[in-house]
Formats: sequence, structure tokens, C-alpha cells
Amino acid sequence: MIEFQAVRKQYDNGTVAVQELSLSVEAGTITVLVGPSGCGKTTLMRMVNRMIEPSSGTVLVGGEDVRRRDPAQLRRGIGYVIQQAGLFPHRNVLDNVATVPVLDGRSKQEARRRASELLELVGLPQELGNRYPAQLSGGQQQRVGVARALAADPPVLLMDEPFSAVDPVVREGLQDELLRLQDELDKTVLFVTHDIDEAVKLGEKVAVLRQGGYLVQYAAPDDLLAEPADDFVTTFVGKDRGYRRLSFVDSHGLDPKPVATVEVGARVAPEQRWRLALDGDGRPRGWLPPGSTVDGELTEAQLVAGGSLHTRHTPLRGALDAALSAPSGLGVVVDGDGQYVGVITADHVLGLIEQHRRADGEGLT
Ligand SMILES: Nc1ncnc2c1ncn2[C@@H]1O[C@H](COP(=O)(O)OP(=O)(O)OP(=O)(O)O)[C@@H](O)[C@H]1O
Repeated sequence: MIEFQAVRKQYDNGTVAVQELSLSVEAGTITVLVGPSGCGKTTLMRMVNRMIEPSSGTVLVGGEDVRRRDPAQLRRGIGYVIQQAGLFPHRNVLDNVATVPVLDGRSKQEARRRASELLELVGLPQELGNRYPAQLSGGQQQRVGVARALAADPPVLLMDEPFSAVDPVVREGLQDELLRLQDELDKTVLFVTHDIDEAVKLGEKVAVLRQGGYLVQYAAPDDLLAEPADDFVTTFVGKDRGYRRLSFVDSHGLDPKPVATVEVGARVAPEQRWRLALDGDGRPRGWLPPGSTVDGELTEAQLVAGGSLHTRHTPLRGALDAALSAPSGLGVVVDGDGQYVGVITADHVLGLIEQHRRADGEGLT
């Protein structure tokens, strides 16, 4: 869908931002360009919508050389989202999003209707439509930026560090939202970041660049973590890549065991073992430590907060984290509705990792 063929960029001052580089971005996938500051990510991305022209080589979008396309028309088919959202400060949210449909010849009324659908799609309440960008949080501004980029329903979306100006919690929410949107929309997304965690979370394929504009590795995230191409990538993906790779190993085969449970609101006698407290719907609320005496009915205030929960059949990383973070050492497994299924220990998880390793005939790290 997007193809870089022997593309090179040298700026007028002699800086070579991108060395001769070839890369194919598959249609309907999120492909991430990742690398340290100044490695040429933005330069490469901007060659797609002709904000920057290559010094040599060819960029194809949908099989067509972008040089044959009129830049303005080309950009209508390519949504562009940048850090700080880049919204028009003097237009309200709805009009910011409606800008492109109006340029495309839709009536103002129709464009606004489309804009309000898009706000809903990116998870923003309608009442924000009348506000100005300065009256929104950073995360909300980014969502408006995404809605605006989607307004013309472009097949291609370029996203240049779109989430790097917001705090880590909001950022994670925006990443999840992008994955959800992508499930629905199937765009061809080229995403730039310098954050390897963001890259492996979002990318179906990840291209690692290093200073000087060299492409060092282009691979699926799992392969990148399993087999970094060289020392640069090894250092870049980080020390705990073995652990992080568990995000790509599914937990089928993990067999949760039952544990003693008590119900919040019930009367309970002391016992010398950890017990998991559940609410009336069977959802975990916390742990009751061994030897606890409870006068009257069990309340949540008497519980020790439980660790993270592992949702059945999601990746093993969450299972190991549940076991390691639980005060009892027993990771709580829940089903898709959040109801208690059983518990696992770190040993269970490690045993399953070992089984996977033998089945694959290779190590995880
Ligand atoms: N207009 C320009 N003229 C000269 N050099 C430039 C120009 N734009 C970028 N560069 C240089 O080209 C190199 C690549 O820059 P680019 O912005 O593509 O990197 P990047 O990986 O996106 O960096 P960052 O993560 O910091 O945004 C850098 O050395 C930069 O200083």
C-alpha cells in the first residue's frame, strides 16, 4: 500500500536524514517507525504525503508514484496526525473536524453531522463540540486530531508521535483507542514514535531506524524482541525484552486452580490461609490474610488489595504479573466478564513458558 523504493533524503545543508532505504507497508495494518531522536523517522513519513521530496528513489501509495499526484489532492487521501494535535485554535472542535469535509465540497451542515459522528467514534462526548481547543485536555485534543484526520475517510493515516505530549496513563488509553478504531476501520497506518513500548504495542510490523537514517530491522514485534538484528537494536529494545515478549505469548494451556473464597458481606471464621473475597456477582474484591478475625460481616475495608487480574486467554505477561503482584502469591484469573475463574502461581506460568519453549525448540529470550 505504501512502498519506499531506494528512497534517500539529503537536506540542502548536507545532512543525510534517510539513507537509501526500501520498505513496504502492508494495506490495513499499523506499521511503526521507531528510533532515537534525529534518525529520520519524520523525514521518511513526510515523503509519503509530499511534505518532503526524496533526493532519490520513489514512494508509491496504492501502487502509484506520489510524484505523479497533485500534492493537495494526494493529502486529501492521507490523514495526518501530529504531536500537540495541531488544531486550529480559533475554530471550535466541531469545525476543526469539519474542515476537510467542507474542503471536499460537502455542505457545512453535512460536514458538521459527519464531524459529530467522528467525535463519537473517537470517544469524545458531543458537548465538547462547541469548545475551543484550548478548553480541552491534551488527551482530548489528540482525539480531536485523530477525528479530524479521519474526516475524509482516507485509506492512509500518518501519525507522527501523536501521543507523546500526554501523560502515560492518558497515553495508554489513546493507544488502546487507536487499536480499537483500527479493528473497525482497517486503515493503513504509518506511526512514528521514539518509544519502543509504544511501537511493540501498536505495530503489526516495526521498522527500527538508527541515527544517520539507516533501517536496521523491519520485523513483527515478537520477532524484534526475540531476535534483535544487532547490538543497537538489542540495546534499543531494552534489557527486559524476555519479559516483555510474554505480551505475545498466549496463555492457553494455563490451568487455573480453585482457591478458598469468601463473600463480602458474609460472616467468616478465622482460617490460617489466604482467602479471596468476591462480591455478589463473583468478581474479586481483594484478599483476606491468614488468621484474620472478622467481627460481624466482612467488609472491603478489611481486605488487602489484590494484585492485577489476569483475564483468561490473554497474553502470559498479564498472568505472570498477576501472580507476582498478588499479596498471596496467587494470581487471580477472571473471565471476560471479570468473574473469578481460579488462581495461578508464578511457577505455573514459568512451567507453561518452558512448555512453549520446548514446543518451539527455542528460548524466549
Ligand atoms: N529541513 C531540514 N534541514 C536540514 N536538516 C534537517 C531538516 N529537517 C531535519 N533535518 C535533520 O535530519 C535528521 C533527521 O530528522 P527527522 O526530523 O527526520 O528525525 P526524527 O527521527 O523524526 O527525529 P525526532 O524523533 O527528534 O523528531 C536530523 O539530523 C535533523 O536534524
